[in-house]
Amino acid sequence: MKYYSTNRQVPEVSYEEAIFNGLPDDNGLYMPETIPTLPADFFENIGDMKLHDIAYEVASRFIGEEIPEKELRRIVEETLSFDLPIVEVEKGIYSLELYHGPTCAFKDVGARFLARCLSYFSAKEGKKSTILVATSGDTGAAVGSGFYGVENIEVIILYPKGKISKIQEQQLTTFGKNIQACEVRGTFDDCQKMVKDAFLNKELKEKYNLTSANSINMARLIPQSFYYFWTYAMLKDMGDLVVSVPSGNFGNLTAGLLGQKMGLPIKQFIASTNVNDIVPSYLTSGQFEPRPSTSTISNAMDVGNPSNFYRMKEVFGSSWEDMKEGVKGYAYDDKITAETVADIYRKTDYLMDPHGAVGYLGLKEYMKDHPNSIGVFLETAHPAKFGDVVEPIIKQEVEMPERLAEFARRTKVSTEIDATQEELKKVLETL
Ligand SMILES: Cc1ncc(COP(=O)(O)O)c(C=O)c1O
Ligand SMILES: N[C@@H](CCOP(=O)(O)O)C(=O)O
Repeated sequence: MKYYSTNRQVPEVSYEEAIFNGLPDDNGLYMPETIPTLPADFFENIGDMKLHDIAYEVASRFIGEEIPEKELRRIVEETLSFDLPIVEVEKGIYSLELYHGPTCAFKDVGARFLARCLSYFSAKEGKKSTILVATSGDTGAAVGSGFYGVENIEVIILYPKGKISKIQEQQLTTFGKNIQACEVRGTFDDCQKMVKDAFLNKELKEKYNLTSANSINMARLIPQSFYYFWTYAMLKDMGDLVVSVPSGNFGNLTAGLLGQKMGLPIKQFIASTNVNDIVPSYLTSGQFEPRPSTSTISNAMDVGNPSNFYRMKEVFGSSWEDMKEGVKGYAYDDKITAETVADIYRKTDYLMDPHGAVGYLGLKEYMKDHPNSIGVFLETAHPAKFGDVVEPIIKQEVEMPERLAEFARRTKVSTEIDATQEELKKVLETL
């Protein structure tokens, strides 16, 4: 499979080149030259298939011969070494819990797959790389965990100072070894811009062999589609599936749309956001207007310039009319998000994190007019990651999984920097 840039100013590249480049030199985003489709009998039999086999079938269509079957099966199995439970919260409303991995957020799936693909190619060719990653809270930890101790790879995590939860900060800043954290005086969008600017600086890119572990990297996106197939496999006999994705940078939703293009029968996707509603506004107005982000209690979705928007545009052939049919968008403020966490916990005993609650709200809104659908919202992080927000809402302590508590006991190490290329260069020089 070849990958092209959405800006179409650079030649197509292989999967290996796409994942090492991260970002094409023309500042576009890589997309597969064609979105592969899966045959009808795959969907007929999917209910009897194992998660690893489903994931392998999907991944192999994007990667082709570049990773041999045996290796790709190993990568998929190691990536998905934890459960993806689907829990009925109310009649016909399901939560797809994506937080059972090592860092308690859905990012574990993408980060573990990317780490293993890069390691496969690095080991073959002895390549050294530096991973630059911008995070609004969860990606950083998942990438740190995925690459911890991996030979030939250095990781630099950029996160916005004072804008992530306490336990998220503990996770990012306490790995040590080949994982370094930088606390940036700015927003997530500033961090993302620093990463993108570094990629566009040829000298820096070549000197440090920079690559990206954000969802701008195709190897993050492909595995994020696995769990949409899994959801269909589990619920396919129940009715028309609608899926609500709590969104910020829109990598997760784009992965779902890729799955749908491959033939996955999901009837409707819903983009649910906090007040950083750049995409829901676009769906209403046809104008894409990035703006500085606002801090919210669903902090990992505080994104003012969602990078995967341009991939979504490609999926819909740049047609606003088609995108607003294919994706319904809703946005919610912190007040209703907090009330929903409390209300659903009181009524059903199910505790959502603030991101999942935004997803739940979008799903319920859509289902008012489509009551016979089967609704799924993505529960993208464990509520204990946002204990500082969730505990006052439910007036109760949230039990912390041991793998999170372990991070809480460690000592934070980070370098505080301004949101400039000069500061980032100084950090790179220490490698
Ligand atoms: C918990 C959580 N939910 C939702 C999102 C939004 O996902 P995406 O950026 O893929 O839209 C993020 C961050 O990416 C997150 O960490
Ligand atoms: N919400 C993310 C932001 C980065 O997203 P990515 O999926 O584009 O890497 C985070 O938690 O860091």
